[in-house]
Amino acid sequence: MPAVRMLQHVVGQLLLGPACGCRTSALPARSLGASPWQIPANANFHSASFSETDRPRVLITGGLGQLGVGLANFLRKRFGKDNVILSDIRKPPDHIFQSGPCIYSDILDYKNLREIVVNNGITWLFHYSALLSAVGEANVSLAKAVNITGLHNVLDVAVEHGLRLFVPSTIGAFGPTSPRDPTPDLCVQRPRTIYGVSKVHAELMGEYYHHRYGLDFRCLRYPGIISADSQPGGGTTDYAVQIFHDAVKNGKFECNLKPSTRLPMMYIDDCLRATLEVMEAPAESLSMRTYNINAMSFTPEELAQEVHKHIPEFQITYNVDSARQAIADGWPVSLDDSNARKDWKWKHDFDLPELVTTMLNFHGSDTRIAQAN
Ligand SMILES: NC(=O)C1=CN([C@@H]2O[C@H](COP(=O)(O)OP(=O)(O)OC[C@H]3O[C@@H](n4cnc5c(N)ncnc54)[C@H](O)[C@@H]3O)[C@@H](O)[C@H]2O)C=CC1
Ligand SMILES: CC(=O)[C@H](N)C(=O)O
Repeated sequence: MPAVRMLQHVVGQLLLGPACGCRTSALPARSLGASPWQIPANANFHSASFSETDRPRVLITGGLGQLGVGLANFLRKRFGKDNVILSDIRKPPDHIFQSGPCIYSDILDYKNLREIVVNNGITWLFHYSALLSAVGEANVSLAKAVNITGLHNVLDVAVEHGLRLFVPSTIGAFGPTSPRDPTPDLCVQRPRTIYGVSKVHAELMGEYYHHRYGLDFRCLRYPGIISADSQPGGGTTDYAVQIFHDAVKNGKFECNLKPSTRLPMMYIDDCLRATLEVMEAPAESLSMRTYNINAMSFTPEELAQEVHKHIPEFQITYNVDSARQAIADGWPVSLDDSNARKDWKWKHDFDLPELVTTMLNFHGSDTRIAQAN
């Protein structure tokens, strides 16, 4: 037996003990080969290793996309500015660079990722790097690399260093053969995009690492997220963000989905709060590791009608993108999130009217409801 494999075998055997019960705490081969000295004695359940009063040291991957900067701001209010590190392969604009720690990290570079975790004493990792549904279909090989190989790196680093790991999944993890209205947590998942396939893979790998190695993996299936101060990164639900920019700037919007396409959506404040709530939930309250979360569902037509109440001259036209429409047609209409509501008391705050008022206020529109309403 070659020396490295023999070492892995010996360390693996040492870690397999009767106290482990049905869990096996031997770590993945890469972890053992890389740093056997860092394997905690209580590798069964890593999250138990820091007390409730400790502030986590947080790393966000892919943090310069639509959601990451908002997440960093939110977590910094809770845990302190210097305890939350944003990372991405992109160069941050000045105001983000000035607002707190922000570093380069390519999730495809395993050693770089490990170095960041070690050097900064990271305890929680939010893994946001991904190629979304529409851009993923346009570049399948890059989506495979970032969404699958990158995830493997993150999982291995997380288990090796006992991190609590959050990976967002999506409504895109379901497909045309899933029940669509509402879509339960556990049902057929046969998505037809590389994005969806990679997210089902992430859900299953995270849950597997949880059961096999005790990784404290937590995952939410996000609806389409609507944010005011950040641009979406190439998804099918992007229209529901762009409509506000165009309504305020030009008074009109050309939508790339059909008027009747109903999809689950959520305002970013609800999304970020749900993310922190599930990360802070006591492990014993979680009956599962991947939860649906739901807020509202609407069609482009209904969204336009709501915008119209604030901007009476607003006009919407349709120029359907067949690739995006095909993706949307296979996605849920709404998610059944009763498990999240029961286990960790999830509750959304924003429905369609509050969403539209908030978005238009942010964009500086005069949001007086039209007299005619
Ligand atoms: N925005 C939404 O509506 C939804 C988002 N999600 C999930 O939430 C997460 C964040 O989403 P967004 O911020 O919208 O995505 P985004 O597409 O706006 O940002 C993704 C970021 O990943 C970075 N990235 C790409 N390759 C990388 C690499 N090799 N190493 C490190 N970073 C890399 C990109 O530079 C980008 O800043 C994703 O995992 C996405 O699947 C899930 C459902 C809905
Ligand atoms: C719902 C998502 O995951 C994302 N916004 C996309 O449309 O790809």
